[in-house]
Amino acid sequence: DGMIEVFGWKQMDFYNRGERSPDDNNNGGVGGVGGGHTNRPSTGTIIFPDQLNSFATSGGRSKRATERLTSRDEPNTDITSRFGNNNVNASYIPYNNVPMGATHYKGRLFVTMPRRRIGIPSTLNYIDLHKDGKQHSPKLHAYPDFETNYLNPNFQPNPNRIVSVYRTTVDACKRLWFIDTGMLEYPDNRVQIQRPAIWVIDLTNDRVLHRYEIPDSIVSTGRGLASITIDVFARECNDAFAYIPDLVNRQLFVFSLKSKRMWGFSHNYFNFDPLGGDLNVGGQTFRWDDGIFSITLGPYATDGYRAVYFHPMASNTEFVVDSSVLQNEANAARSDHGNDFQVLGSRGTNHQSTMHEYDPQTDVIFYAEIQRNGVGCWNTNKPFSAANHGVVAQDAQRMIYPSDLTIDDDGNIWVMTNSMPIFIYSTLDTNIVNFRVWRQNVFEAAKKTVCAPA
Ligand SMILES: O=C(O)c1cc2cc(O)c(O)cc2[nH]1
Repeated sequence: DGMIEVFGWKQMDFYNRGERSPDDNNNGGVGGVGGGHTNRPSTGTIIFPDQLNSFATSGGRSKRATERLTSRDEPNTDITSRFGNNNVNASYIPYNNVPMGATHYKGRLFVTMPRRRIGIPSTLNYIDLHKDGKQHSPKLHAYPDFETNYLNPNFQPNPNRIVSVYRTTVDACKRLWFIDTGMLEYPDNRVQIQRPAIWVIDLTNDRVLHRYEIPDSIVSTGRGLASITIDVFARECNDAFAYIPDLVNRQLFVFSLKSKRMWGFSHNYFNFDPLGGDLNVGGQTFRWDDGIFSITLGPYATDGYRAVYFHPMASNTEFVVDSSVLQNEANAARSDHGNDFQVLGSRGTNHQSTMHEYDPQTDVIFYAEIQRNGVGCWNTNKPFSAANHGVVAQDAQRMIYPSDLTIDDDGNIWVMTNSMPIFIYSTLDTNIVNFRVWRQNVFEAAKKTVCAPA
């Protein structure tokens, strides 16, 4: 029965746009100035490379705009909003706020805003569904608070602050996990403010439980750490494993909460498919080479381990490995993984997927599919094949670029569609709805599709 539109925004807005920024001058309290899209305190200027500034003044599109592009090229390096605000120190530039992730837990919908442009007041946010759930375009609250999300204009590192988050997940122990990339991914000007870090927040009291800085021996920067999946048994919360796909370096990282150790696997199956990178989304034609992107977990087997499903984004193929392989750090050092990593098969042509998730009630994996502007599915009790890949929802106007798909404890699928390719390669029309959140119960979603449980 398709997906139900829950929220829609022309542009995102916040309860705290950064007007009252925390005072970094150790004067205590909340300093800063009041009113409008004010400048940040003049304690430092934001550094931009010359070409960005020249582009801003020239106002033209970069020469590259006509050449084929990859996800690494972002011709619209227009650092200033086309709509009014040309102050690079502005804390809130509406046009630049493109939401990426959506995760629901007990009345709060966590929405991420990765810092890929200037003017983003907070990168980790939530919508209070009890208070604001009836609005069509609710404002965002910073999570866990504005201070933790504050970006110091001097780009000073601060372990108590979050720089940029792509997606979040909630585990079986009521904890929110995410990766702070520590990086401002401004076009042609990536700035690594601080080490990328794995954060764990207790959702029963909003207190930070862990912040694990990812060592340089694992990754040099936080680029490409865009999602995280947690493997934990509810009764053994400290014995949790986090699986982290790196879409840029094409590695699968494993973090053990118990041992606080991290290791990484390399495998050809993490690479993008050269025949799967030509994309046409929202009227934009481009070529991306994003590798392993999303990881989801099947049910526990009798040995206490489970299937770990994964796929690169620029690909139509699904793969699987057993969690027992990933949890053994010694395996990461192997030059040959034998047959441990397996090909499941192809979902069909133009079935490139960002995020997917397994639902334990229906045994169905649901896929966010960017070329089909919608949601697909596969019932894991059936052979993996294009014929057994179903269509849950499709809408070429309203579901452009599903950037996240998550399933909550109540068996509801949540999808964010954010029109991202239009933002990157063209210009969003701020007079129409560009961002939407969708919801559907897993049984309703699978009904009338080839994925329907027997
Ligand atoms: O979440 C995504 O879609 C995403 C994150 C990310 C980071 C990055 O450095 C890229 O080059 C692409 C990209 N896509």
